[in-house]
Amino acid sequence: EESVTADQVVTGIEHQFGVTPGQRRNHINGVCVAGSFVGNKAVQPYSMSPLFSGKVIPVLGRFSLAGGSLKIPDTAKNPRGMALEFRLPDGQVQHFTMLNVPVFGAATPESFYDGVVANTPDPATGKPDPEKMAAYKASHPDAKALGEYLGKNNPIASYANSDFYSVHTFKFINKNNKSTLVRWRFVPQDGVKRLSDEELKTAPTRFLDQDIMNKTQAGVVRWDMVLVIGDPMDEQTNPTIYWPVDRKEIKAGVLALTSASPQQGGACEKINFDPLAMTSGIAPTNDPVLLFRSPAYANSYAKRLTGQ
Ligand code: HEM
Repeated sequence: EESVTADQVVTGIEHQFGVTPGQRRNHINGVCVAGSFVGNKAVQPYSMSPLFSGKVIPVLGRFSLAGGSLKIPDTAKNPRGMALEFRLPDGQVQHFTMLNVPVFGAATPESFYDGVVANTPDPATGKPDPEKMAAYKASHPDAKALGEYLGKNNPIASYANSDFYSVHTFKFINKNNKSTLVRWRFVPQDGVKRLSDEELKTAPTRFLDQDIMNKTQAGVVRWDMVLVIGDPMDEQTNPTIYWPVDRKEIKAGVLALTSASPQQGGACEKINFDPLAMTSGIAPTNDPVLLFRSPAYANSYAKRLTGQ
């Protein structure tokens, strides 16, 4: 495994999906949302982040569909994203840029790049080469856990009925400088609902964006943030590995979304939801995928802001 650069990986994604000038190279389909978050003070023994002050914090967000082509349908068996920008006092921002799967499909940026290359259409056929895909699968066991999860869990019926996961492990740091390994998930108060195999066949190409616009117009759509407290020996740097199921969990807050609007010209369009935008009290681990995301998003952001 040769090491890869952000530019190489984003260029690889462009080869896989093509380029839509001015738009995101990945998670291109999406919708802007807004609302607020109230963190639970019970988290303060773990984190001094102003997120858990108990006060109402304005949130700007974006739901999205993984992949870099506008043609990918809402029924695609791939992850959905929820990106949140918490607008904290003093102009600070905290980002959570999550997926609706508990594990990722690559343990390193190199492995992610291998997946991009293997899934890039062959110019001769317009489709990825089945032999290359099989060879990638056989040589990348780190892709297995996500593949199994997506195989067992059909796409969601609505963004309002999806759970979303940190995927990576993060560090929460309290005011005594004590560090705790954590993961988290957002659980929809209206429950997780997936399309049945039958519904998958009949669902329209696009329904997710209009659905969340309708739901937020009709009422407030809420998620509970559930914080998972890790043991010091739990997996830190590999986002493809599940934690044991019996870890302590705390209700960390409630996200309430009150509006949604198309991304074109919307408040989320020109945001770079860099997952490393953090405030005191929350810090990254040395997960190489998490650390790589920051330069990769900056690369895509710079291109799309300049109309490329
Ligand atoms: C090596 C691994 C990864 C690479 C190279 C990568 C690359 C990208 C790129 C280039 C974008 C578009 C950024 C922009 O133009 O603003 C993007 C968006 C996104 N990625 Fe990743 N990504 C990776 C892993 C992940 C992981 C692990 C997660 C979640 C745990 C994730 C969640 C998202 C989400 C939710 C968005 C959409 C953000 C928005 O709404 O603006 N990605 N990714």
